[in-house]
Amino acid sequence: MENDEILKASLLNKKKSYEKSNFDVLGICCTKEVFLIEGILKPLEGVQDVSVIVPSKTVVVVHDPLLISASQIAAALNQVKLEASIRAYGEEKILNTWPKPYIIACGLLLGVSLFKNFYPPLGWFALGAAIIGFPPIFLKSITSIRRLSLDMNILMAIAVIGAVALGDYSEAGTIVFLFTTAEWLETLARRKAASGMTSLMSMTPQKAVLAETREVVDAEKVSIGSLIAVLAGEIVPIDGVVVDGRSEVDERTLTGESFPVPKQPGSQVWAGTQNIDGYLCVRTTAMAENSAVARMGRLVEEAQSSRSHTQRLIDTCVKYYTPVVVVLAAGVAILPLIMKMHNPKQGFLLALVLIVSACPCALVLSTPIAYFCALLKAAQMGLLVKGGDVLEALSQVKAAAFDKTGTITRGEFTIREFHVFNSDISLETLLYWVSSIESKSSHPMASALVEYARSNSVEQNTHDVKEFIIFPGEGVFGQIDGHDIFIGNRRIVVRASSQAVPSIAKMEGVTVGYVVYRGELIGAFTLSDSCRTGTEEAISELKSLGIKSVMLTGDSTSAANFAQNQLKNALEEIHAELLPADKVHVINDLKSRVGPTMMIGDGMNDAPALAAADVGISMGVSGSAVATETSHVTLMSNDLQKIPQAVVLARRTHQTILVNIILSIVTKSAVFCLSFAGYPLLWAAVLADVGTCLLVILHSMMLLREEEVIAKKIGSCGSKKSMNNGCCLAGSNGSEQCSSKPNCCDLEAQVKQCHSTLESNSSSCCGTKEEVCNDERASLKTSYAKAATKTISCQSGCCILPTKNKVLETEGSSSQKGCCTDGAENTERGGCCGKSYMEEVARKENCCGGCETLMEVPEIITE
Ligand SMILES: Nc1ncnc2c1ncn2[C@@H]1O[C@H](COP(=O)(O)OP(=O)(O)OP(=O)(O)O)[C@@H](O)[C@H]1O
Ligand SMILES: [Mg+2]
Ligand SMILES: [Zn+2]
Repeated sequence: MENDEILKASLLNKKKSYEKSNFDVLGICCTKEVFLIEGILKPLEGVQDVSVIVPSKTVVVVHDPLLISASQIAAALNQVKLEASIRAYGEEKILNTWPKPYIIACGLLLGVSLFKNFYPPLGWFALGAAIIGFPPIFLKSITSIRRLSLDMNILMAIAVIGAVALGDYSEAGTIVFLFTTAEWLETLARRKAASGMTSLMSMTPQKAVLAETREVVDAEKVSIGSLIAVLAGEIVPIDGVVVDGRSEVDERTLTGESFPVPKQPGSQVWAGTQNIDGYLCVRTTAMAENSAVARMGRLVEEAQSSRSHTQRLIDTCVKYYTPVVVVLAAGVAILPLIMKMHNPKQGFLLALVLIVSACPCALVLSTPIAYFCALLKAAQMGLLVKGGDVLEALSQVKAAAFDKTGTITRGEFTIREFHVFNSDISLETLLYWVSSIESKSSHPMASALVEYARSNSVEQNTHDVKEFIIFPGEGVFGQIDGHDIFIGNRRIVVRASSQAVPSIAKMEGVTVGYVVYRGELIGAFTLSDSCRTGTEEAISELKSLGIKSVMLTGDSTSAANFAQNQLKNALEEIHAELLPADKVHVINDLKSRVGPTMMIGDGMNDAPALAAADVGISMGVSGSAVATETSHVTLMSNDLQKIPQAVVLARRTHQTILVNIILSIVTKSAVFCLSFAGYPLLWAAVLADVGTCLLVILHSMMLLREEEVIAKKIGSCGSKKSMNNGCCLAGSNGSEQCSSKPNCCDLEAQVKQCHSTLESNSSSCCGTKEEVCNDERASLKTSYAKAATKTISCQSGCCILPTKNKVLETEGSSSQKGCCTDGAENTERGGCCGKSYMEEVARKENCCGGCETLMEVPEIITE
């Protein structure tokens, strides 16, 4: 009904508006059907775009609902027996997991026929089995013949008819049974693989609430810059920036790490993440369809439907290959007849085996299904990977080039000193000039300068800046109140004045900035930045994977060395004072010297290098838009340890594909050899064919559950990751420092710190590691106890997290039950509200209206 209204509304609003509908199409089996479905739907009036996702048996159609409705599209697909049904977007369809009745009947009849040795007439039951299961195969093959394409259904139909013609009924029955059963199993397996995808797509709500009017509207129709309200417990529908309210948000869906991230005005929030405990008013920064999570879903989808290079090759081969096989088989069947050989039946059987073995479905599936699973896995880990080819490149990488500011370091500068050299200019004036000009720059240093001015009670005024120029790798120029000011590094001093750059008695290892006015150096400042936690670990993990890490920075050599010292000299090479173009040179040099190279960066000045590298990785959360656009991979959390994990995943994917291909070729050849050796076993050929398909799918799905392996490969604390983030459950405000994990084990210390100081000062909050590794359990418990005590905002740490937290479950430690007393599992929100609370309350409001109950929690956990 609601849909009708929307339809009417859109009817009134726009003449031509396209809609996207998803269909579950059970009849999809090989990539073959992609052409079939495209052939059916593309010519229909009102259909704008069709994409077919083979692994999940999904078809996505962009169509004009006024010209053709979703049900008409489904009907068109069903005409050719593709078993299509409309899927309400995002809704996971509960599919019947039982085999179709005809499969069961077929199996039963076949079973009975096995007793023909005792009572020969029972042999007819096999024919019955073949007949009962044959119609679906037959109908589908008719459809393909009509479309002049040969596919596996046709091959199977020929095999069945052939077997019946030879009077070999049990063979015919076996083929039908094996084929239909395998198809059913395959559907189950694909469904399983795709369910992760569905949850990725279904995370974002379809509706948004406008903050001003409280009107509920379609998320898709909300324009950029609108104010939307997100209540506690709700999922953020669209990417945006918080303008009002404070809350903690669970970003697990995007970053793969479940811990609440505090949000306040100015913080970025993403669609698909869950607002845990407060009200947020958000100004949208993207259309719903372009939100990060939607893009991520699209990428996984596209990885599926866009055919990679090898795949296209296979597809074109298949076009010629199948007819050739049929002709060849016909030859094999007819030749003995012509030559009047004594056993023409043998030749006929050989021909059938040839036909079945020729089906390339496993081979065709081997690559895309592995990419699909790997990309899905990557998305779950918080890595936005733009396609299967990127994974392939990533698996080959031998060198990693890291940008410094904003990548290795946090990019959150603090001004240490600020000196004015000209006594005619007051500190206030200079700060006013500098901060006004810098307010136009997006460089991390710029915001530090603006902040510093503000802390000295100087407010910048962007409008007074008449001219503004960025000198990449040097700094900026601005004209304010008629004064020409240059701000930047040594290079800018050289550019702007004839004065020699003075050597300032400076603090060691920090960056120095200069201010030049009328060719005169009038000010200088020093700033410092600290390394992200986890960088050192990430680099040593890369090293253990055989990857060489280097630093590329536009900053001074001393600042580069300072960072290198903080990293305990983990980097093998340092290149400093680089202009953007120099970074490209270094990348090209690395490529020729070391091998395939990846570049990790965040800034505008990194974009050319990101594009030049074999794999460009951008820091998604803090990075500039240009960097995100040009990169091949985006890190949704600023967690560099995701990089070695990504490499491991890519390498595993590569292996998986290799094994898939070998598997599909070897089984076929085995059957071939067997039949030429005089054992043309038709059932074995069918089993090899459908069985391999199934194996390829199941094998690829192993990629989805690689978590433990990756964690182990990466170091003893890997699996604890999501836990140490627990540190900030404790409600510090500055978030990121605390949440980034390297100290994977130092839970207790972190929690304590955060509690006592309630301050996000990273270094104090997330100290060093080690000790707690010894007693993980204890620390888990402690952290939950702490989380719970903090929890007056109840559910935040305490409830949502533990239930969904895999780590906890596998660890077998207290998990939600410990945390949330009773019956947690039953409620949607996770444990904490348990049975005793009304469901509405649990869902809508703070799950624990009665937080008091929660206060008992610590006792329970420390049991
Ligand atoms: N807006 C700015 N204000 C002041 N100085 C700037 C500004 N932009 C750039 N600079 C100066 O130019 C130098 C080079 O900048 P660039 O953006 O190329 O590299 P970076 O961000 O410092 O380092 P990295 O390449 O590691 O990210 C900076 O170190 C800084 O000294
Ligand atoms: Mg940078
Ligand atoms: Zn096949």
